[in-house]
Amino acid sequence: MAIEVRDVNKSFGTTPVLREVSVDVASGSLTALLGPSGGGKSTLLRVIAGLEQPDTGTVRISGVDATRLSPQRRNVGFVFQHYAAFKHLSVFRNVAFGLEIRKRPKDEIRKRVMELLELVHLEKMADRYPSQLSGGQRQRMALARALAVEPEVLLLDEPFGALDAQVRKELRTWLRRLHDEVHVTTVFVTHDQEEAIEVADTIVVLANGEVVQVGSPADVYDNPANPFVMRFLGPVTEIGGSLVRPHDIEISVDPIEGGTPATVSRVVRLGFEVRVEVEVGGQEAWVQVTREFADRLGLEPGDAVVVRPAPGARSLALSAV
Ligand SMILES: Nc1ncnc2c1ncn2[C@@H]1O[C@H](COP(=O)(O)OP(=O)(O)OP(=O)(O)O)[C@@H](O)[C@H]1O
Repeated sequence: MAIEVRDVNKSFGTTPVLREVSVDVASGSLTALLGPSGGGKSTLLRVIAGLEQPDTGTVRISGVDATRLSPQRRNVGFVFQHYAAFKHLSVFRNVAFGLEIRKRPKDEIRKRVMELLELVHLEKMADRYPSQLSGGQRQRMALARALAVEPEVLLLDEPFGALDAQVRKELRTWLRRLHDEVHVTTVFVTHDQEEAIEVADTIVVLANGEVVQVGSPADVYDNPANPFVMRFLGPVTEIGGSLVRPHDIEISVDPIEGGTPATVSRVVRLGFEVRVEVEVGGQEAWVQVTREFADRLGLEPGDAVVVRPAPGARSLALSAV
């Protein structure tokens, strides 16, 4: 294991922020800490980095008890949402910084920095200053700088959080590819479930300072531990006292076994997908179908239909909570 967090508790004043948190991060993995705002993600990342001390519990990095080590001695690299670059230094010198203070030979520094700039696709920007880069380019520079000193672990706190949606999407794909090339154990914080699902091999869901579930994106999406995780990971709707994914509901104008009568209240076309809103048992629910399917059924508000969870659909009974 690259990182082993055991029974970590952390309070700020009298407010517990991490409660009995234990997490294993496999060497070479790309792990997302995912959860709602205030759930403790950043605090956990800072505890791993050594920027916060846990009240109780331990952090091991590459088998070494790092709980009391300073951040500098943990061999971790980090990148934050608002990365503070050295404004008066070129991109090249920003990336070279950690190597220069380690007094590495000039040739070696030059070679390594140029390799890294190529890796993050900034080789043509080496002589620019941070103010001459876009937000996305600055975050890529920050990653190159964090990687320069060959950390055992890379910690990213909402690295793309401050960027617009389009750039965020591009950088997600880019981060995944970068990780496939470099394989450095990486933990990143996000509150965006799509980002976690798309980028990570493992998702740790954190809410109210507790680890709620750990698994692959498919695991957490398909087998959520509880209704909270199910709601957080993707769209849900409620039929017959159960929480179901809207694409896991069958809708028909003819009777189907186990179907519940419902009335179409609205049909919303969202490109390829169509969202059919229905009233079922006095409650609003919705069903996600393809455009082609919706056209075939020709659904209109007021139509009588039947709905049921598709055979094999994942559902969680709400009464059990
Ligand atoms: N230095 C601090 N002093 C006091 N309270 C803090 C401190 N840092 C964090 N907190 C509190 O701890 C809780 C968890 O914060 P944390 O930043 O870890 O959550 P998060 O899941 O990363 O949320 P976000 O996505 O909003 O950053 C919050 O209620 C926050 O206000």
